Amino acid sequence: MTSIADDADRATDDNALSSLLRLRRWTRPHRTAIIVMIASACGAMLAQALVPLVIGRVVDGPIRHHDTSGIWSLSALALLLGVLEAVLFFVRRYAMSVAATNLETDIRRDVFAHVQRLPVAFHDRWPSGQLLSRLTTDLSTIRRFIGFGFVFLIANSATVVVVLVLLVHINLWLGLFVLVSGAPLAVFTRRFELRYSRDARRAQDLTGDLATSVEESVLGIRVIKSYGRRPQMLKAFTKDAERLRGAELVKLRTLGWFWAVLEGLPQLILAGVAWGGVVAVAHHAMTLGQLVAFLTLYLRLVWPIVSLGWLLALMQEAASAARRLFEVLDTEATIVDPETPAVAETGSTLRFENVWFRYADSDTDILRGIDLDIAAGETMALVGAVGSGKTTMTALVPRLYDVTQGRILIGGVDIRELRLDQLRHAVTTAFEDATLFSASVRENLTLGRAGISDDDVTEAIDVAQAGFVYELPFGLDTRIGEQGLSLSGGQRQRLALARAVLGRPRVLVLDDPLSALDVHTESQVEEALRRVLASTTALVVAHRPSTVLLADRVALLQDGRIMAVGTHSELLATVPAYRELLSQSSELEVAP
Ligand SMILES: Nc1ncnc2c1ncn2[C@@H]1O[C@H](COP(=O)(O)OP(=O)(O)OP(=O)(O)O)[C@@H](O)[C@H]1O
Repeated sequence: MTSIADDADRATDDNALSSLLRLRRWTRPHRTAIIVMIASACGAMLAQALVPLVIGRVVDGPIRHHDTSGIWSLSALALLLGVLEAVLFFVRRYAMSVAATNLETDIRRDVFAHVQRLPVAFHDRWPSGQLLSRLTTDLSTIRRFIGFGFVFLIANSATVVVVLVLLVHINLWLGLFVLVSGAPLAVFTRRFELRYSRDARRAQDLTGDLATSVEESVLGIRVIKSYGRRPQMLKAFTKDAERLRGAELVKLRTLGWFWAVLEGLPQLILAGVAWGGVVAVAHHAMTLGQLVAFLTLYLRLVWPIVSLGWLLALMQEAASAARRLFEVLDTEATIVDPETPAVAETGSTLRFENVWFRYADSDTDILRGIDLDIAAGETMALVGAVGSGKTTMTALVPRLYDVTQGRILIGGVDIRELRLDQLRHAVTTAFEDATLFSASVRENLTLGRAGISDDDVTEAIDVAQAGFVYELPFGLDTRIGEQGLSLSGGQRQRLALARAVLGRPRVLVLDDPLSALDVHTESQVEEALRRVLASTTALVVAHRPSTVLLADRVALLQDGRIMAVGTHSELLATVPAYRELLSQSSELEVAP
């Protein structure tokens, strides 16, 4: 399987600046704090840059003329500049902590909201670790850049310009020498940026792959342990970790070369400046104080230049992180509210009308012209071979996927004409894998839905025969573990069922709701379910005759079409394919 990191070379040609500029909409509300950060950082740098000029004055004044009285005012000025720098440093840190963390939270909230809006088809394609790393490490990288890198790129660039102007002002020729000999850095920097951008992107993508690996092995720990797959998993993980290590090393090597040049070149220029300065002083072209000021000032230039290495690296990483975020944000939410929703939906019939469906990354139609009518209050069992598309059909009703062709109607209204909250209020679903969240039992049941009373909750628990929740240490307030792992499969399934029947939806879609129940509990749940199904329109995927018996009629799904519809006994008597399917179940004898 190719990972997203294998495509890392794409999308790195965009200019880093244009990727970062796309973050503007989140920086706007924090504009004042960002301006304060930049102003205080520039002010602190300027205060620092002025100190050498004061030192030059000390050399040419009090020291040269042996005038100790003159030293006080210049010392006070140097002290003032030092205090000013410290105060501005504090202001910058304060503004930064407020702006950068708020900004990170805002972006994180928006990306998360968008990920929630994206259709299930998006999540089928994207490994969860990639989303995880984008919402965590990538966002931290962006925060570090905006709160620190961006501010210092501006402050350091301003310092370089101010110091160069001052150097030229102190001595034209030495100043020009510094300027010209530093020029190759610009070309070198550009090459570094391009290369580092690609290296950073690859490392970030591999971090996402590694997160996916960790997540899968944690979620699948039971399978891994029981099949003794630990060595294989460790081997696969080590391979991923090695790939990431390799990518990080490539990144560091690029940075290392750049850094070596950034450190080395200023030292070479310094040697030239020192030599030229001594010659100039010897020929009275400049004073000793001017040379001291020039050299001290020049040394102030070294740090902004050297720091340029990691500031640009941080900028490239942030640009690449921004691109990765925008890959998610630019994905359009295709399943959305209609522009003009149907005003009110009344009936609770469910109708599939010539429904075709094909998964986005597939070239075969799973459903090929489904026609099925379920009357109000009727329960329709859906039976079909493994992989025939039963789950797919149930997923179309709450619009987890949209039909490729045809339409689905509830109460005579095309479900695409209903607002999504309207639709998902009318239709509830219990899937085969009963997903529970790390929250209390009550929260897991209501999922924050409004208008659910305690009586509704009690009734749903009763229907799903999930009375075991009252025995938990804190009853309905007991927090159940991640994915409900602290509960048994049957308990999880009963809770998922209770969640689906809560609030008496008009249409209930159940995907093999009794698959993880023991025979005794199953008959209890069936009994209770029968009561709910009596007043609800339901589509129930069934693998066993006992589930089929809950339904008024049965639809047989074969080759992507509904091949037969009728009561269980009718189909049993007249459709050999149906008899064959159910005969694979040992429970056939319970059927009439
Ligand atoms: N997200 C997906 N992307 C691509 N193909 C998929 C996806 N989900 C399911 N399929 C394919 O669609 C077909 C129908 O799958 P589906 O899960 O709907 O069958 P099913 O009848 O519910 O099977 P089962 O009885 O095993 O639950 C299968 O061939 C499956 O491989």
